[in-house]
Amino acid sequence: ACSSKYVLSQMHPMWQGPLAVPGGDRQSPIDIVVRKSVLDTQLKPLVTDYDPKTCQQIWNNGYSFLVEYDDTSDKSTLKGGPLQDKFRLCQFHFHWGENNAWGSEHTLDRRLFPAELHLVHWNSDKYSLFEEAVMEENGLAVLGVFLKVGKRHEGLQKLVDALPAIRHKDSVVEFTRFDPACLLPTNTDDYWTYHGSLTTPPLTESVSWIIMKQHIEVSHDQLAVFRSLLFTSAEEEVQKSMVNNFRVQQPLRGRTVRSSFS
Ligand SMILES: NS(=O)(=O)c1ccc(C(=O)NCc2ccc(F)cc2)cc1
Ligand SMILES: [Zn+2]
Repeated sequence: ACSSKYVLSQMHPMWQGPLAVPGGDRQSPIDIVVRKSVLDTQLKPLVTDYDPKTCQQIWNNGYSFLVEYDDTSDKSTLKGGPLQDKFRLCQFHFHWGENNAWGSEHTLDRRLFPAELHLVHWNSDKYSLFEEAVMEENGLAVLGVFLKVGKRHEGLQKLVDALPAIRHKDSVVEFTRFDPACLLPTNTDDYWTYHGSLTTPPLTESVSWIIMKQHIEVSHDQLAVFRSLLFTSAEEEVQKSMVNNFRVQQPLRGRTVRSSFS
């Protein structure tokens, strides 16, 4: 899948560094100023077509935990919305805080959410590998969904139950038949979209971001299990809780955020 070669050597938990990015004028995440977003009537509804049989494994990469999908064929795809091409799902992961006050990467009018889901896809109409697409302007599409604390999310529980097995960095377990569509809000027609970057190194500016207006709810206890994960591997003497794995917000640099709704 797309991120098994996830290189984290240059990254540590509190990585928020001023890592210079060549011509970094479309970095992510950003604050979405709702009243400054521009309605684009050309934006289509999103079309997701995910096959749970392509789910392969769940692992702790030392920054978040990733659920990885077999992206060797167009079995789990995203199209429509702002996208001209078909994009293949390769993984999804989350960002969260040490408490429920913060944790998301994007914000809505500066409003922070306790966590944010990212479903990562790459343009399989134009490229043949994630690693290729990640270097290209139109290479990636990431669906962002805000999480709020409330009722227990039944679909998420299967994933939460697998986390204790991957507490430490670089631990992997088999994880199959998980339909990521269960993590999407009921309304996927209302979203904001803008051109940005990966929010972790190499920060490449190859992402069409699609941020859902409607959040999903997870329980306090489910989020607490996210926080029981560790940044550190089993060998390290000092264990560090995997929390606050989000990047600080980046300047808009004149970009326009479009909305699919008014
Ligand atoms: N938070 S986010 O959704 O913006 C995000 C999504 C994917 C990746 C990733 O795959 N990195 C590893 C990577 C990057 C480039 C490569 F060429 C190979 C692996 C990083 C951040
Ligand atoms: Zn992410």
